[in-house]
Amino acid sequence: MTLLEGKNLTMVFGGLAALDSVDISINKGEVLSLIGPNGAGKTTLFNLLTGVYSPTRGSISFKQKEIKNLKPYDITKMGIARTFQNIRLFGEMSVLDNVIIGQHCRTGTGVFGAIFRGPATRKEERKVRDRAMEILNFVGLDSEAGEKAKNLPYGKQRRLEMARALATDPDLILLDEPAAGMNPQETNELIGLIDKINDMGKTVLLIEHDMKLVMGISQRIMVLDYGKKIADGPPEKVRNDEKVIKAYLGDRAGKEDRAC
Ligand SMILES: Nc1ncnc2c1ncn2[C@@H]1O[C@H](COP(=O)(O)OP(=O)(O)OP(=O)(O)O)[C@@H](O)[C@H]1O
Repeated sequence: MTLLEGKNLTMVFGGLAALDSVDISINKGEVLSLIGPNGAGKTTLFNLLTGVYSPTRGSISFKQKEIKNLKPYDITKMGIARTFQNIRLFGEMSVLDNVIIGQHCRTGTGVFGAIFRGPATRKEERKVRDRAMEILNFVGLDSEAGEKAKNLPYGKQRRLEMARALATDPDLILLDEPAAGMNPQETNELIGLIDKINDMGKTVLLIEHDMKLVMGISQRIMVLDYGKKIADGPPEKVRNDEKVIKAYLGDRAGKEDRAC
């Protein structure tokens, strides 16, 4: 079953098409990786799917509803969560509070209730806190719940970003370079975590440059180059695709700005 479908997606910035007529379809329950050299349009595609930009042309449907003109908050509420290439945590806040904030779009109590804290609010707060602890436990950060987010080592900060995304209770989770800056052990742990997230029924779309990770966990890989889709299929097929090899070999021929 198709969970998300983007058709003819085009995004033009000042005359340059960062994305050019790209179709993307994501099936419920799959792990799909989006790869391509630097500047290929991967993050732009994430930004379209999460409402950061509205596409210049094209349409995006999620659970059969058009979402291309919705704001990021409303898209999150519909069930799409994301993490960022550059970690965006509230560094001065505790690990637990970072996850609690992630649940904001699912909680019923408004600002008024939060100030006057009646019994209903207190009950809701307990529920939110318990749920946040469950999520921290799931990603393996429960023992760090009271730490300031900025004091966590890098790999754990990335896990916390994933915990915060999970706190919005998404059907689809978008991970932007989750293994960036991780050592091999952290990357292996990350592979285990993404598998676990997928096993609990979440659909995963990730941008990643670490080919070992991509080949190891993806059911399907989509490749962008200069804003166009050049391949889409199972890992074995994509790995041997001539256009893909050429796009990546081009890097080794000296185009350092397009490293993968
Ligand atoms: N807000 C913007 N304004 C102008 N140009 C932009 C903007 N965002 C992206 N671009 C341009 O669009 C193209 C695609 O960028 P994008 O960040 O989507 O690529 P990417 O595949 O995610 O690259 P990387 O792997 O380096 O993150 C690039 O040429 C980039 O300079």
